[in-house]
Amino acid sequence: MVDKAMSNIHRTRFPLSITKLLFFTLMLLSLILLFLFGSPPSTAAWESSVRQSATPASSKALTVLVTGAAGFVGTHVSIALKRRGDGVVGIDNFNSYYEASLKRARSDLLARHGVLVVNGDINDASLLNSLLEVVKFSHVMHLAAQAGVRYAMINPKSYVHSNIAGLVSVLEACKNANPQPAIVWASSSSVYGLNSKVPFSEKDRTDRPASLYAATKKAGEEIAHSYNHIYGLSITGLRFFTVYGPWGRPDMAYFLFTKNILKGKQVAVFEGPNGGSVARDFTYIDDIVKGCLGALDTASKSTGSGGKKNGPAQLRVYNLGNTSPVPVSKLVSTLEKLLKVNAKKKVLAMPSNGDVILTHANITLARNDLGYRPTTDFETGLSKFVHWYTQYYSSSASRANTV
Ligand SMILES: O=C(O)[C@H]1O[C@H](OP(=O)(O)OP(=O)(O)OC[C@H]2O[C@@H](n3ccc(=O)[nH]c3=O)[C@H](O)[C@@H]2O)[C@H](O)[C@@H](O)[C@H]1O
Repeated sequence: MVDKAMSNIHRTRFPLSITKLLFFTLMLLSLILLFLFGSPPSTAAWESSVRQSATPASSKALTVLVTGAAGFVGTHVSIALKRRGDGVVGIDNFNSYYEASLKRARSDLLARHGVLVVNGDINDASLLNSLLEVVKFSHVMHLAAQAGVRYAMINPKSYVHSNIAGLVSVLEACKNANPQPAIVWASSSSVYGLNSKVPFSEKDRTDRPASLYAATKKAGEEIAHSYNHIYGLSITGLRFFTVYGPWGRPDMAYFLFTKNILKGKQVAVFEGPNGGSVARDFTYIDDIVKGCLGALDTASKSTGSGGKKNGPAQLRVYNLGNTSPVPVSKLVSTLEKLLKVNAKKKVLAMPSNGDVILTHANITLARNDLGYRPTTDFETGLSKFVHWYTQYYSSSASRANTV
């Protein structure tokens, strides 16, 4: 009986100890794997990678925090700064307004250039404060925004979140920093709204926005005024005119048309009243980058400290355009020529969803103060975009399916 009982015990205990052994082995393995690949970086490691990315090549170089660094303009500006020896740290929330894979690819490109992009939102005050504590940034290039004129009717709150609350969050962090950085930020040609006097000059009216997007950018300019007035922040707003080029934004017409023409899909070409053309002062990304660097290089220091103003500070706003508007019909015919494919065009009356008929920049002020001189004509710029587009989307079949 005892023997039988013992053998029963052995029969039941043996599988139990195997299970326990397996369980503990798996636990140990998971811990090792977590330690090797999945452990969150320690604060010290994070700070050290931020500092490394922010280290300039010389003591005279700038140290710039770029918001929206994985965005179109943010990527190009960050690379240009890094290339000339400035220290650069990026921040981006990698939101899903358009394909996140493109933002990841831009971020990988930045990493190859030695620029760290912190994954975070500009509305995260404690993250911004930490970044400004870890590094004494000389400048903040604020490019994070909810872009797109027509999408504002679909998701209006995202514009308030990024372009108003987000801007205030950045300015709050900068106002509290010691020393306060100088700020250069992206406004928009859309602030001219219903202004019909061309070319658009910085002196023209900007109190009749045609879209919520434009209204949030105009509000941003007024918010900038108040932070400059109260806290002594040096602030420069740049009114970008329909920026295009490699690594661009898939929601924009030149990008969307390229995709649709190649796929044999219809493109909607908007026209103005009485069949008139709709035109944009399309501006090539490399020219915009030069304007951004010019604005950073000529920005005066902020005057405040400890959240208090110690004297008047610089407050500027500039048009960054190309000065030669191109009709949307010309955009389509140029793409047809470059892609060697006829577009399936559908001409539609411009919907009343925030669009304006014409944009045209007067750039005298930017030329005089920033040395801004755009040099890329539309066909050259568009052919560079098409070259990039075909390379980028042919390098991976899976990418093509996600466009
Ligand atoms: O300068 C700016 O501040 C803004 O520039 C850009 O806005 P827009 O100039 O409106 O560019 P984009 O959408 O490419 O439309 C281009 C043209 O194609 C026409 N258009 C558009 C779509 C379409 O299906 N058909 C069409 O004819 C359309 O009517 C327009 O005439 C940025 O997106 C915006 O974030 C902001 O930065």
